[in-house]
Amino acid sequence: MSICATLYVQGDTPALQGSLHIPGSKNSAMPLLTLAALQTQPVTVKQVPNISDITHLLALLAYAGSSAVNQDNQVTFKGLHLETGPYTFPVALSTRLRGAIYALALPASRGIHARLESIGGDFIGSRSFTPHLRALAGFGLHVSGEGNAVGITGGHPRPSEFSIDDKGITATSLAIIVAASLDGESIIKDASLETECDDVLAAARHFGAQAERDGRTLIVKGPFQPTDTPIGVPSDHLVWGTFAIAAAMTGGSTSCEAILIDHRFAPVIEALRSFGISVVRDGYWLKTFGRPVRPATLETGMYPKFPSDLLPQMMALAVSAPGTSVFKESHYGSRFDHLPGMEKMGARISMVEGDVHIHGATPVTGALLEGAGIRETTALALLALTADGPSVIRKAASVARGYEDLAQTLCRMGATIHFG
Ligand SMILES: CC(=O)N[C@H]1[C@@H](OP(=O)(O)OP(=O)(O)OC[C@H]2O[C@@H](n3ccc(=O)[nH]c3=O)[C@H](O)[C@@H]2O)O[C@H](CO)[C@@H](O)[C@@H]1O
Ligand SMILES: C=C(OP(=O)(O)O)C(=O)O
Repeated sequence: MSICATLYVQGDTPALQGSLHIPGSKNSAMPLLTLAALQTQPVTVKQVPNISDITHLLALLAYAGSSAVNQDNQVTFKGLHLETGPYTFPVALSTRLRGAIYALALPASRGIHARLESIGGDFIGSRSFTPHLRALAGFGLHVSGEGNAVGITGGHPRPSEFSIDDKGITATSLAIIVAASLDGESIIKDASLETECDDVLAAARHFGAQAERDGRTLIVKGPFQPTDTPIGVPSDHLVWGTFAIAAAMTGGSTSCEAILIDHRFAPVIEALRSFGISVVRDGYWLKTFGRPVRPATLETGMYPKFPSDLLPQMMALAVSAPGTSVFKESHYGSRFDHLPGMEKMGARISMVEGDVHIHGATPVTGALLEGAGIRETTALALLALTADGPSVIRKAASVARGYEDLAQTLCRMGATIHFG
């Protein structure tokens, strides 16, 4: 996959309209692929998004002994063949994605020494690896962690009971995956409530383990049982939300198959409605239409709170909403790299006790901008669509980590935007 770094956005976009294809969720696909990679028999994962994080994770999993064929949104693993190690994963891969941490599940399941240097992902505040170390040490593995490096230095994995104290996705998912690979019952306390972790529990059951949630306590009993039934990745509520926001900012509409919409979409739907945007079920379709007609207040946090990964895009929406919208970024404390670019376009933003206040119904003009993380860059692109005149967003390659076809989909909906 070639990654072009500059995004060219023509402003003055007409009302965007489209029937949306919703790909599988990036943050669910990665732990599901890891569970599949641990199986000793061939297994297939369907609805895998065609994004760079998946390409890089598959390369890391192959490095640890689980190679796969990735074609047409379908990944078929050939069956795990772990060597005795130790594994030092290539930095050129690990530095590309936060999800690199999942590759450690393969050596961890057998107590093989392994090390990941420079784990990448978006640079957002102080993203800790402490819960990830607990996800490994909790099972009796000896671990080391400095900065963005995590290593397994010894020990033998065994079922266990421990507190992971996690509010993200990757540490809790890693713990579920390791627990499901072991013969016996593990109890993981203070686990994350993010919906992606429930997808991992469901996938662990698919692969023959027992895996249940009782609030923030997870009970997982391995080992796996062989199955050749394919497993699918649930639809990405963040991708759907992004296109619904783009349509609303231009007074347009979207539709998608309602069957794809499950509980994880609920906080996003609620947020769109709080701006006065219509989200309605019409037979087999879920439709969105209308411009934002009032300001809203949103706070991020673990499900069922609003997902941090859609807050920057919602901030772009607020620029076109009348009144002052208030955003509290409680998960990361701050995730505001897109705000200088939004201000450069003319958005009126003030910080009040750590909250972002966006004073909306403000006309914006095209500008030369710099991207940052996946969602921050996307937020700038959305705002640029509504600007008077064209914008150029440099350093926009991160978009390809999380969106299969952001520019192509927006073009199909009526925008003029392309990578170059
Ligand atoms: C690959 C993947 O799945 N990435 C998602 C995952 O990241 P991931 O699971 O890696 O979680 P984070 O990086 O957000 O947090 C990791 C841990 O550090 C803690 N923490 C985080 C930030 C901070 O400023 N201080 C702090 O202590 C968190 O509570 C968590 O326990 O979950 C996040 C929250 O849903 C999402 O935004 C990311 O898109
Ligand atoms: C922050 C994100 O991803 P990552 O954790 O992989 O950097 C994201 O998907 O918005």
